[in-house]
Amino acid sequence: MKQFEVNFDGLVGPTHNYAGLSFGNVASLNNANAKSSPKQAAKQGLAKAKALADMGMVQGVLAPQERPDIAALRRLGFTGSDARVLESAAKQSREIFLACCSASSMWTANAATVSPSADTADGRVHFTPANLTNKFHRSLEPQVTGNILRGTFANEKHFAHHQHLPDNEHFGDEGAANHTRLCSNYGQAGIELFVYGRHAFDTSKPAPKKYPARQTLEACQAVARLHGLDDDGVVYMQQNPDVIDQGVFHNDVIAVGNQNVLFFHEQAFYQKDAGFKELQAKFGSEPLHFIEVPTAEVSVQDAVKTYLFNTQIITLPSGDMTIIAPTECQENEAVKRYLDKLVTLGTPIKSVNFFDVKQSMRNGGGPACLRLRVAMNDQELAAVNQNTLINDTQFARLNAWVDKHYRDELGEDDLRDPQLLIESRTALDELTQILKIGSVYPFQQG
Ligand SMILES: N=C(N)NCCC[C@H](NC(=O)CCC(=O)O)C(=O)O
Repeated sequence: MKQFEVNFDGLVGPTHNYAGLSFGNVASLNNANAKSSPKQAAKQGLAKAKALADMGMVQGVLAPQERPDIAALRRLGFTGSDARVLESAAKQSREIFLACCSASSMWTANAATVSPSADTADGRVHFTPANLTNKFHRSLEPQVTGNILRGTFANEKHFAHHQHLPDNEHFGDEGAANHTRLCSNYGQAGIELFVYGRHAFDTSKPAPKKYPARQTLEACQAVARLHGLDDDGVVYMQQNPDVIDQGVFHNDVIAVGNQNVLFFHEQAFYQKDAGFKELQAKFGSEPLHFIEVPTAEVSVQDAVKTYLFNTQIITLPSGDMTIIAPTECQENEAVKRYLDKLVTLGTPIKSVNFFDVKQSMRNGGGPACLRLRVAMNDQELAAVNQNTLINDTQFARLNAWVDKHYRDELGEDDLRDPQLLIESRTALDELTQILKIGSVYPFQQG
């Protein structure tokens, strides 16, 4: 049986904008109110996805969410026609209005936590959508995320879909952004590393002081239970609270893993020695490559600015690993110097490829934020909705779809335009037909 790691990239939605919604995410706050380009953003994302497909990787896409979220605005008491709901929300509560317009579902690393069949008790691939409770604009996502995942992985024999965890800060869950799987081969049982920012119930434990820790240990444990993971295949580590306070709002901003490699910053983890010892012991006799980047070579600040660790490490068909990095890494002297050195160190990582995903980076989303990893065997891959996989035809169709429906530029005033709502719904309705994922959006459900 063949084994794959498939990357499902989030298609950027037609309302992609910069609203400064994510306290603790430096880029989001710094770019608040800048003009965005939804068309460029969607095309940058598609170009990255296509480039990976061209490298021989299996690559998919996940549909974006319906925004502006009129249903959420109605839940909050805005009434009348859709246009009236938009207008009164924009006038009466700018913050609520902007949150309900965010295209944040593009960062599919936060869509869900995924456990491959080799790790789970019932031998199915398990998905739990992230509840994203820490940010109001992101907490609107899990229900529709679940619909999209069911439309993409629509086969009960191979795929198990759970409801997101209770919508409460005690179970704050940010999905795969705080989860990495280490394994010898994608098809063999691996070690699932869950990284949390704080303990929900035990306040005597360390926690950040300035910025929020979005993920709790209790959420990680609940996901591991739901997925039927064996204790011997799970390790929990805490993110260093000090780096959360320096803008590392998800663990994938400071660490990334692939197969037998864990690439991380010296300051990424709290009590790292004990954690790494447990990881190696559970991994078995084959040595793991712990690639630690010292602060002396790359500061936490530079890591946050360039997203050196929000890179994708992928295994090419040749067996070599390559890093998919944002161009910001090329433009920073210390980070570029480190990457030049990294490929000579004799680790499995042999090359680096740079991509321009600046539209996403300005909201704090690098290459790794834009993708959800799903390790599958060939039977499971055959059970995936094939229309969601990228090949030349689907790439051309999606690019043409973006050209047809997306605006070149978007500012805050455009978001209140009822025409944008009509354009977005028209685009998404057509997308559900291109991807054949069914009526996943509230506006399609009447
Ligand atoms: N690291 C990973 N995996 N994902 C990045 C998510 C970025 C996202 N930014 C935003 O939601 C900003 C939206 C705005 O400000 O308009 C967030 O903070 O949740």
